[in-house]
Amino acid sequence: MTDLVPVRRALLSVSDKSGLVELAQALAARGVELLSTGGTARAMREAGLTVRDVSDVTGFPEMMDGRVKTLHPGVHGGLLALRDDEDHVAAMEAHGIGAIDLLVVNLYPFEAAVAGGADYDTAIENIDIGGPAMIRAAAKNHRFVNVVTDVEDYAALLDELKARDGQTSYAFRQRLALTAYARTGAYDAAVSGWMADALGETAPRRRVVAGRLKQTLRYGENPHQSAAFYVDGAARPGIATAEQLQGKELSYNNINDTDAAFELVSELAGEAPACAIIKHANPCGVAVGATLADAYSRAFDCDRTSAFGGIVALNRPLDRATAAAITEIFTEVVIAPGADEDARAVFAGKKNLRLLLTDGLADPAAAGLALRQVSGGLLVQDRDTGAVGEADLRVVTKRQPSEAEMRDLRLAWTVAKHVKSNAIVYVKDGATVGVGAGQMSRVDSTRIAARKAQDMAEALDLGAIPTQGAAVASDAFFPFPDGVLTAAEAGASALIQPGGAMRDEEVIAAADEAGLAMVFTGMRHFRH
Ligand SMILES: NC(=O)c1ncn([C@@H]2O[C@H](COP(=O)(O)O)[C@@H](O)[C@H]2O)c1NC=O
Repeated sequence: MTDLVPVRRALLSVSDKSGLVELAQALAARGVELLSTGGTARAMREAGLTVRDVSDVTGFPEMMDGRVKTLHPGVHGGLLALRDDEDHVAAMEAHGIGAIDLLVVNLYPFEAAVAGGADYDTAIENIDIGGPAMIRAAAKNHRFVNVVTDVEDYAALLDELKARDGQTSYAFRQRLALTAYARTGAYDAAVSGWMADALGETAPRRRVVAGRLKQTLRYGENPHQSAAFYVDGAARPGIATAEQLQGKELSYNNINDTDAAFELVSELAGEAPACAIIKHANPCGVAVGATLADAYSRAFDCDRTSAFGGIVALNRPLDRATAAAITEIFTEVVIAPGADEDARAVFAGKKNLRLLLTDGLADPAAAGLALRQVSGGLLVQDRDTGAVGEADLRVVTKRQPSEAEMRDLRLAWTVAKHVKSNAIVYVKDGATVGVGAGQMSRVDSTRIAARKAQDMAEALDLGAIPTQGAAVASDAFFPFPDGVLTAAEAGASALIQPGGAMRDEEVIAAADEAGLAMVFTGMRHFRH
C-alpha cells in the first residue's frame, strides 16, 4: 500500500479565494509547482507567485464563459493516473500528461446564489461542472492524490506537509476524499432540491438531503447513542444559526427542545412580550404579558414543576428583570432575539446556563420541508405553515365568544399547534393554565390538562380554579362530546377546534347545552 506520497504539483481552482494566497505561498515555499484557472491564477500572481495556467496544460483557452476550463485529459489524466501502473505511466508519458498530486477546489457558490434569490438562468450558470468533475477524479485516486474542498482544511494540509516533510499519509488523503465526496454529494443535493422546487415537483423520484456538521454531540437522546448536529445552511433564525453566548455545550435533547421552543415563540412575533417554556419538546407554559418578565412569570406559573430544567424562548431581547427571574430556578437553555448588557451580566453569574441569541424571529409562514426518518425510509412533507385568519373562524354555537375569549382561543390554538398530539391547551387571560400532550385519547389530554391546572392552583394556593372561564384549543376535532363535556366540567367557557367530525352535531349540541362558545378553524394541527 502506498502510504507517504510527496506533493510536487498542485492545481488550485477556487471560487472562494479566502486563504488562497497564504496557502499558495506556503506550497510555493515547499517547492510545489502551482497550476491554476483564470481568476485563481490572477489572485496568486497579484501576490507575486509564479503560476502556470491550466490552458497551457490543456492547449485550449478557457471558453464558453468558463463552462469549459479544466475538462481535459491533460488535467483529468494527471489526477486519475495510477502512479504504480505501468500502462498508466506509459500513457502519461505518451501524451505529455504531468501528475497532479494536490487538487484545491471550492465550487461556484450555487447554494448562496439560490439563497440570495437568483433567477433560473443565474442559478444554472452557478452550477459548477469542471470543479466537481476534478474533485471526484482526485478523490477516486486518493491513493496518490490529495483533494481539498474546504478552506477550513488548508491549515490541516499545511500541518500534514510540515509534519511529513512535504508528503501526506494515506489516512490523511482518505479523510480528504471522504470530505470531497460529501461535498459533491451535498452540492448535487442542493441543485436537485432547487430544481424540484423550480419545477414544483413535490415528490421527485429521488430525494437527496445534505447537511454540514455543526457540532459533534457528547451523546444522543440517551448516553449509549452517539450523535452529531448537521445544519442545512439556511439563514432562518433558530437553533441552527443562533450564537451561543455562554453555558455548557448543547446536548442532543437541548437542540431538539430549543428548536421547539423557538419555533413556538416565533409564532407570537406580533404579540405583546411572550415566553414559551418547553420540556421534552412540549410547552409546559406559554404566556404573553405586559413585560417580558411578566410573560415569563405567567408562563412559569402554568406548570412550575415541569418548568424546572426547561428551555425558555422569548420573542423579545432578554432584559435584566427577566434574566433575574429565570435564574431563580434551574433552566437548561434560554433562546431570544438578543440580550441587553444588564441581562448578560445577570447570566454571567450562571456559567452553565446556555444563552443563545438569534437574528430576529423565524418566519412561521416560510415554506420548507419537514423530514422524519422511519425504518428504511424518509417521510417528507411541507413544514406546517398553516395559519387561520379571522375569515376562517366559524362560530358554531349559540353563544359567540367574547373578545377576551377570542384572544385566548387564538393563543390556545397557536400553542396547540406546537403540542404533541393529542393536544389540549387551556388558556386564561393570555397564559396557558393547563397543557395536555401526547395522549392516545383526546379526552385523556383534556382531563390531564385540567388536572395539571388544578394541581398547580393548589400548589400555588391560588384559591380560584385557573380553568374557570378558560379558552380551550384542541389540535384536531373532538370525535365525541366527551372531551367537550370534560372541558366544561373544568369550567372552560370557550373552545376552538378544527371541526369536521362525523358527530359534529352532537359535539355542538353538548357545547350549547353547557353554555360554551365554540369556534371551528377548518384546519388541523397534528404534531407527532
Ligand atoms: N468548467 C470547468 O472546466 C471548470 N473547472 C473549474 N471550474 C471552477 O472554476 C472556479 C474557479 O474559477 P476562477 O479560477 O476563474 O476563479 C472554481 O470554483 C472551479 O470549481 C470550472 N467551472 C465550471 O464548471
